[in-house]
Amino acid sequence: MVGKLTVITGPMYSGKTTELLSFVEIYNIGKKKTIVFKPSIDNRYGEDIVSTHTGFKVKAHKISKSSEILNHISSNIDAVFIDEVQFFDEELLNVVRNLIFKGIDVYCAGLDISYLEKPFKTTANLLAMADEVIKKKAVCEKCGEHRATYSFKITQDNREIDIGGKEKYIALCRECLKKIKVNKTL
Ligand SMILES: Nc1ncnc2c1ncn2[C@@H]1O[C@H](COP(=O)(O)OP(=O)(O)O)[C@@H](O)[C@H]1O
Ligand SMILES: Cc1cn([C@H]2C[C@H](O)[C@@H](COP(=O)(O)O)O2)c(=O)[nH]c1=O
Ligand SMILES: [Zn+2]
Repeated sequence: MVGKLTVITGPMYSGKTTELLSFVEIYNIGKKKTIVFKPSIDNRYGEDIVSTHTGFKVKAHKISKSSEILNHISSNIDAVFIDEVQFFDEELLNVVRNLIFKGIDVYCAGLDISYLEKPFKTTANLLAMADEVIKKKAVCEKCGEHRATYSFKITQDNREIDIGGKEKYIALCRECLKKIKVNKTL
């Protein structure tokens, strides 16, 4: 038996973590054994917790290197859930391949592109290997349409990796991003 890989991607606030945790619930209702991982760099909601922007939380293992995931996998695990995959090293692809060949279903959630509109390599690699891709959209915080595919940085900090939420990023659609870039003002 082999497992399958599902990747949930899109901009910030598009519901990636909500969708990931809804899959955790589905497996748990079916009395399947699940395990959740997050990167240690993301300390927004506490050490060992994955949380949605609405505050729904589940316990998670905090990982600083992709290969550490394998140390937590026992023979009875049915499904593995990994949030914020954009922050993991590229070895995650091999780790995930190893898991699905063992018969474990894997669900990954993460940003497709940074605020610089550059693809995150680890997410891009996982998308290439996925059996199923769920591409989410957020509500554009400029025009109010449910078509935002960009995370736009509203601070002057130009680091590509910069943990945060609404105080740093808003979701925008392409139309509104274009207007902002042309007019050079929010
Ligand atoms: N611009 C937005 N568009 C859609 N949802 C938003 C927006 N801003 C805040 N939210 C809230 O964020 C929730 C999604 O949070 P979450 O699943 O953590 O998203 P993600 O993991 O993609 O950042 C939505 O259910 C909604 O309550
Ligand atoms: C766009 C963008 C985001 N980040 C950070 C900001 C947050 O800590 C996470 C994304 O969280 P979410 O669950 O998808 O809302 O990533 C970043 O470091 N760099 C970026 O370009
Ligand atoms: Zn818009």
